[in-house]
Amino acid sequence: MEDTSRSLVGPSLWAVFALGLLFAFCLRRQPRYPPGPRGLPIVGNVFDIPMNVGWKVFRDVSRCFGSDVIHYEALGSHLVVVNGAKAAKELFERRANNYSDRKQSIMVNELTGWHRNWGQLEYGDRWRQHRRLFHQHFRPLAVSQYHPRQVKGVRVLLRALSESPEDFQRHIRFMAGATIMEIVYAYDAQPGDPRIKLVEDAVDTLTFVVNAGVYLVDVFPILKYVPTWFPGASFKRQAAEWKKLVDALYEQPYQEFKATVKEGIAKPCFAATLLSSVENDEDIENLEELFMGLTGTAFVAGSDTTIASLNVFILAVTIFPEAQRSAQEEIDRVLERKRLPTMEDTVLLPHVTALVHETLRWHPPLPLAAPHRVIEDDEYEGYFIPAGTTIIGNAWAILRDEDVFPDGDSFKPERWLNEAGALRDDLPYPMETFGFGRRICPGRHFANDVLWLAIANILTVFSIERALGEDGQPIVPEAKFSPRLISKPEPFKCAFKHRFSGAEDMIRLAAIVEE
Ligand code: HEM
Repeated sequence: MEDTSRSLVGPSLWAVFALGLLFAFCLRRQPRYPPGPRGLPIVGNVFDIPMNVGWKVFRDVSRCFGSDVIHYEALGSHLVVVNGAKAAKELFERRANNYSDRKQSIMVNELTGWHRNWGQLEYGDRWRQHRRLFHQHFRPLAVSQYHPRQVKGVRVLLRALSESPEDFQRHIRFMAGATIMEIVYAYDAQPGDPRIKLVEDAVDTLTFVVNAGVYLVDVFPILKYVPTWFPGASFKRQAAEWKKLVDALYEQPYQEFKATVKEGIAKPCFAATLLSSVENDEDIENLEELFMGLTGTAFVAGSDTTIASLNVFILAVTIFPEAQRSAQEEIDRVLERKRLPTMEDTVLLPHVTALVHETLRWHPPLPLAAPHRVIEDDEYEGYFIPAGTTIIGNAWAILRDEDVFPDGDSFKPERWLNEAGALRDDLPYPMETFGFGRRICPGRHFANDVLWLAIANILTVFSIERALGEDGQPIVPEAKFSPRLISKPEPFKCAFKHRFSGAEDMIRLAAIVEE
């Protein structure tokens, strides 16, 4: 009898205890986080955090709660999304010491070998050392040394567009890759170059691994010790495959360049300047990791983003063809159809600059920039932001703020110009496209120049028009973009038409001069 009652009381006591725990969990005093969706018990907002087109979802949630700063919590991890310029300035710039770190991922950095991507480094001395050296070679005064190579890339692009315009996406990809490879390693790449293919394949692994979301090994780090043959360890086998590519990306072009130094035939480039700053071979060995990180990361960070931006420009003017007209009139007035533009013409061609600004605003290639990590507990406008929070600046939402950019969904380069046709000085450059605070893209001056040159040169000789469908009617492409990290236009069709009778000759001659 006694025994039975004990066995009955036992489970019910446990039930009361469990209920009490759940009750206490629900009633626990939550710090006052920024507003956000309510979430479920225990798992929190796991199902609320968007996997696709996050920039739009976050903007809508932020409007719904009437707050530029919104908060999510999933399985104990915090995410804060900043959707307004004022809050972004306050947190990422004024409190930069606390908002410039990056979260470390075992899958990305350790297992797949992306630790050499210095853009992923923790905020600290190693990151500072990389950033300082990189900045020396890509700051505004330094990038002018790259203009001749950028011009060459663009002139070769014009010829390719003239010969096979339907392949414009492939030509842009080659131009962006070849330009960076020549600046960094003095490569003179040709279309189909296996060295470019190698680095592109490696860069794809980063896009894949980041897009895949959270790997279990990042939640339970102990899993990194699981042997590759173990059932369920496919992530380790995949990571090992990818690592071979990633290692090759960083090591192969760098070692090939170093060999040219030994032979005494090295040409000037970023790698050459880095190596020449070191006194002897022993120092070079010690600095090898640093140099490989700096050179390889230039390609990783700079190619896909530039490719995406140029495709955004072409898509935008195909949808809004009128947007190119005033820039073309200006180009014709200044250059009289006698020559192609160079960087020296920027002051004379503000309509082209307005097109570059509008391209960067209309669809940033990284609409959510890159996530930062908060180092210490903080408070913003009475809301608690805990240490370790992942914090995202929603560049896309900031650049569609209707108060600053009315009718933001439309592509309107004229919004950047005043009545006299000069650039407005009350509308700042769309900096958010390049990220935030101390982590802001150090390649932005280089990227801006290549975009300017490409857009100015293309519009001098081509009109970008809508392709005709089988029924002979113009096809209006949709403004559709890939939904994750690097967001590029989905494949679309357009037509490149020579603008005047001498355009083809001008293109051919310019390409010959550059070769
Ligand atoms: C249109 C072209 C480009 C866009 C839109 C772009 C955008 C960005 C963004 C959003 C970030 C993250 C900033 C943050 O964390 O807040 C970034 C970082 C970075 N970008 Fe770019 N980028 C472009 C071109 C380039 C080029 C051409 C290079 C190199 C030559 C480059 C090198 C880097 C590096 C090294 C970082 C990491 C910086 C750090 O963590 O301190 N980018 N970029």
